[in-house]
Amino acid sequence: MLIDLIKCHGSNNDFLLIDETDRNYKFDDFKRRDLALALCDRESSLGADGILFIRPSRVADAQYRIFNSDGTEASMCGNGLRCAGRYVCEKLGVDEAVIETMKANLKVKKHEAIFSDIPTYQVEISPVTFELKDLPLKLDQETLIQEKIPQLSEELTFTALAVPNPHLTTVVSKEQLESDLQTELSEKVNNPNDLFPDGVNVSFIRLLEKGSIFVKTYERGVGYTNACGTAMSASTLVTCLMGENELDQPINVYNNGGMVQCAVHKEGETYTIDLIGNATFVYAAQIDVNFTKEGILAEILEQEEFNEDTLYSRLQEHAKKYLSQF
Ligand SMILES: N[C@@H](CCC[C@H](N)C(=O)O)C(=O)O
Repeated sequence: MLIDLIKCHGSNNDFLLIDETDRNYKFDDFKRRDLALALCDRESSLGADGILFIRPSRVADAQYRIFNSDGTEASMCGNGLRCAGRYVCEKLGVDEAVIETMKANLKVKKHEAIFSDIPTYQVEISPVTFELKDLPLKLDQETLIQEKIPQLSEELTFTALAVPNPHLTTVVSKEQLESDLQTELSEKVNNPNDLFPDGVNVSFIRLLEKGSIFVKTYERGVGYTNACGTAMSASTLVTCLMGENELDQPINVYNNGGMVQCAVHKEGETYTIDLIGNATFVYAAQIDVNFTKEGILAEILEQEEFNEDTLYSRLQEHAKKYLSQF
């Protein structure tokens, strides 16, 4: 079967975007899982952190679903939503759209370039909840905000939140960030364990200066990625709760793949977050996929470059230079 796809990234968190809207691919969820496992494999000719499936929606301009590279489906993906948002807006010839995700219909809109002329999109990250049952995190309390989890670490203080995919965040020092702590902790909570039955995205946050943070994330279902949009959004909110950053202000969030901006808003008791950053298209390809008993065999038939990555590398250089001060 022939499949058309776009390789894209947000902060070098990379995806294969497959539009099911106009094509009769007839994928069921087993096929979507198998495609994620096969095509995201870094040893294969494609490789990615996940697949974004664009689908028709009855309630929004389009629906999108995100499958992690291990074949599990996530409720949301912020970097992926910027790419999906750009794809849908360009396809419909509009600057704003609403995308149906697993738990909410979210606004996406074209934004002025965050750096040079890089295609930039702003997406809504919502709903946000601190209730442990929503992650889920099995502790005998309702929320966990700036508290220790002795079963996990004697030294770190955590905040747990769902945006709506689950995140465990902690503010760390440079030494803690460069240590093995994050790997040990992330592997513990993403293998069968009593605390996080569904696993969790684990972020280490470094406060750089007012208005700037660095976030490194071990993603559930993937492992370390260059960046995780929902994690950067969740982490920015945590730094606002701690009084380190201000509500309604764009905060620069540096990551191993570049930089985005996040702005946290509060209305009553409800938080929403704007995630603003690149939506870079790398290449369009047509692949020939064979579903066999032994697994999926995929071959790239055609590949056309978008040539957007040269421009994006300028943002990466800028981020690297900025980070070298800390
Ligand atoms: N990279 C994403 C999040 C992808 C889903 C995550 N691995 C999960 O399972 O929750 C992002 O940019 O938000």
